Parts: sequence; structure tokens; C-alpha cells
Amino acid sequence: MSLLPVAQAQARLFALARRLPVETVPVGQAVGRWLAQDLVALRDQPWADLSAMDGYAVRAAEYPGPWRVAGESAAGVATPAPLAPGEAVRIFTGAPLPPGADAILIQENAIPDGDILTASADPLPVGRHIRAAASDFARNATLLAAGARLGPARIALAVLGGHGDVPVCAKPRVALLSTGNELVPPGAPTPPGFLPSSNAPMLAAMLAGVPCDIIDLGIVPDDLDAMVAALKRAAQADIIVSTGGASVGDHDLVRPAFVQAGGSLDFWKIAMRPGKPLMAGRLGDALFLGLPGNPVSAFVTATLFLLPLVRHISGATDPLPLVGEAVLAGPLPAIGDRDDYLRAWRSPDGLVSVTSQDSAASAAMAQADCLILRPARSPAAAPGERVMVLPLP
Ligand SMILES: Nc1nc2c(c(=O)[nH]1)N[C@H]1C(S)=C(S)[C@@H](COP(=O)(O)OP(=O)(O)OC[C@H]3O[C@@H](n4cnc5c(N)ncnc54)[C@H](O)[C@@H]3O)O[C@H]1N2
Ligand code: MOO
Repeated sequence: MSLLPVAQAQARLFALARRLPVETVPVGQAVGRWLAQDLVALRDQPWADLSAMDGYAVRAAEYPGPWRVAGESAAGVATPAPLAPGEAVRIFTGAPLPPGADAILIQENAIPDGDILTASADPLPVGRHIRAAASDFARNATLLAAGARLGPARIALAVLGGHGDVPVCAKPRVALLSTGNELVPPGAPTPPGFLPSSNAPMLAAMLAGVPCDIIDLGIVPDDLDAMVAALKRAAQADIIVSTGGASVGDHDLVRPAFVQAGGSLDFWKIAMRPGKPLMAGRLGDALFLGLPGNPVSAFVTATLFLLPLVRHISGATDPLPLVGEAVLAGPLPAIGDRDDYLRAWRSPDGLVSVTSQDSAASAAMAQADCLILRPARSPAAAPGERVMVLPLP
């Protein structure tokens, strides 16, 4: 198989995937999820012309008074009695305007004397300190389109639009398999020949920013039967992610195990660095992503494939990472025939490449807050040059 360009591999992965079924959940459980249908306003906001300040509702043409204070309007009451000429109504923030009033005199500019009121300063134009009915949004307006992510401001909008429940895609279940005879669980002793398995905790941490349920199936030895059994167990999930065993060595058994478990492979090997041995396919109803074992390769491929896949099946319309531009603080070498995703951090002087770009260099990876994308065959770049950058969450 020749090396597949990243964008083509992402498109093929999305084409393999199906959106998860729609469910209706209370808004409190929808945070960070994507709307599965357009959300339409069930009410006007504001519901009437409301005062934006504490003061007096008056007719602007009668400025500066005197007015006779004829009553009161507070939030939580229905429409007050109409305002007769020469009258003012005491009013509070969020309260409905009496019919006939067209401006609010704030109480700081009002001089009450018994029930007679005059204005002390500032002209009073029509509409001053009034929030017009439906000026925020009107009933039947589309508040949010399907595919919008429900952050805090959109939760507020949905609730003000009259919704207690919202339609979202079901939460994906993501099964994690860590392959390798050399691996021990986090915190366990590491006699010679062994190392702590860091990929599953890292992937779980990356997935913590995206609503999903994680099923950690632990460490699987480099043994064909054990891997086939583990993959079959994992097939109950919506997405199966393995790390390690993806390359061409005698102990790299993920691909044959996947095929023996009944999986159909769609692609293997991507024109990217790190992350070349990435593979993807379907196993029953589950999507399968085989990530390379090197921690940096697993991190970068998860950023470019796993997180976008989770967002895609969850209903996101823009599942791919954001690509911006920034200047380089130092020089970069020319690039070979794979797109390079360099780990870097943002300094006041521009992007700084981390101390090692080796795909096993975990200490250097931990310095990064972004990836510099250098397309295949880019020439060397000088300080001050603009390059493509993907911020890391
Ligand atoms: N002859 C070739 N050798 C390699 C090629 C190649 O094209 N030809 N590709 C290289 C590239 S690129 C990568 S990336 C790696 C990927 O290898 P695997 O996916 O098969 O990963 P392993 O060999 O199982 O492990 C690599 C490395 O990562 C460590 N590891 C594995 N799992 C974990 C984990 N859960 N936590 C922490 N560290 C882990 C493992 O111990 C190895 O050191 O292949 C190159 N080889
Ligand atoms: O793709 Mo590997 O991840 O270059 O080291």
C-alpha cells in the first residue's frame, strides 16, 4: 500500500462512519455535545418591551417633566396599566413597560418630590433604556443549527428559547486497547524490559474534552489469539482504538489480528510524520483505529483522526482540528515526502520547536501547546516566516 495523504485518510474514515442515533437529553447533560437538529425558539425574548434599568417609565416628549407617579411595574408581573399623559410609572430592571411609555428615566437622573417627578440631567430620546420585545430573538427563529456545539452560551440560549431538553447524538463508546508484551499498568513496578503503559491514560485525557464513554480494555500481549479475543470483546463499542503493534515488525500483530477477528481494513499507512503506520477499518458496527505505539505518534494521530472521528459520529459539522497561522521564532529544516506535524509551543516571539522531534520523546512532547504543520516537501523555513499551526486543547 502506498502512503495515503492525511486529508484523504480523514475523508475515508468519515465515509466509513455512521452518525450515532439521536436522543433527547436535559440541557444539563448536553454540555459539549452537538445538536442533532436545528433548535427553534418557542418564545419571544424579551417577551415584551422591558426596562433595562431601575427608574421611571415616561413619554420622552414630556421631558423634563413634571410627571405624576401613577404606579409601579416590577419583573414578574403581567403588562401594567397604560400610561396617561403627564404620568410616570416607577419601574425596575426587567419589568414590562406600561403601554404609552417610550423611555426610561433612570433613577439617578430623577428628582422625586412626593408623587411629582422631574428630570435632572441628560436629554431623553425615545427608546432610551428599553429592550424591545423579540429584539434578542423571535418565536420560531432558528436559534442554533444542527451540528452546533453546546457550550455554556448556547445552553443559555436554548433555555431562554424555551427548551428544557435538546436533541443530540448518542454519546460514543470508545474502547482502548494497549498492545505490547513490554507494558505494565500505570504505577506498577518496571523490571528491566518493561515500561509503564502511557497511551491509554493519554488518550483518555484527550477524550476528556469530548463527551464519550471510555472502556479501557487494558494491556494485550503481542499474541495473535489474545489480540483477536480482545478485538472481538471491543466490538461492542462504537470506536475501537488500539495503540502499538501497527508497524511491520514480527511482533506487530494488530493488522493480522484485526483481519482474523473479522474486520475489514480500509487503509494503512499515512503520508505523515509522526504516525505513518496508522490503520483504520470496520469491525461489525464498530469503527477501528490502529494507532502507532510511540507515545508522540499516538498523540498526533489521535489529534488528527481519533478526536475528529468522535466529533464526527457525535454530529459535529466541523470535526477537524482548526488550522491557523503564526510566525516562527526559529528556523525549521526542509521536509521529506510526508506531512510533518512538529510539536511546538507559542512564545511571545513566535512558535518554538520543542527540544526533540523524535516520536518517542515524551518529555519534549509535554512542552508542546500546538503542532506546526509543514506540508511534504516544504523547503527550509526562516525565523519570522508564517507557518500553519494547530492549537492543542
Ligand atoms: N522497519 C520499520 N520499522 C518501523 C517502521 C517502518 O516503517 N519500518 N515504522 C516506524 C514508525 S514510523 C513507528 S511510529 C513505529 C510504530 O510502531 P508500532 O505501532 O508497531 O508500535 P510498537 O512497536 O508496538 O511500539 C513502538 C514504541 O512505543 C512503545 N509503546 C507501545 N505502546 C505503548 C504504550 N501503551 N505506552 C507507552 N509506550 C508504548 C513501545 O514500547 C515502543 O518503544 O514503528 C517504527 N518501526
Ligand atoms: O510515524 Mo512514526 O510515528 O514516524 O515515528
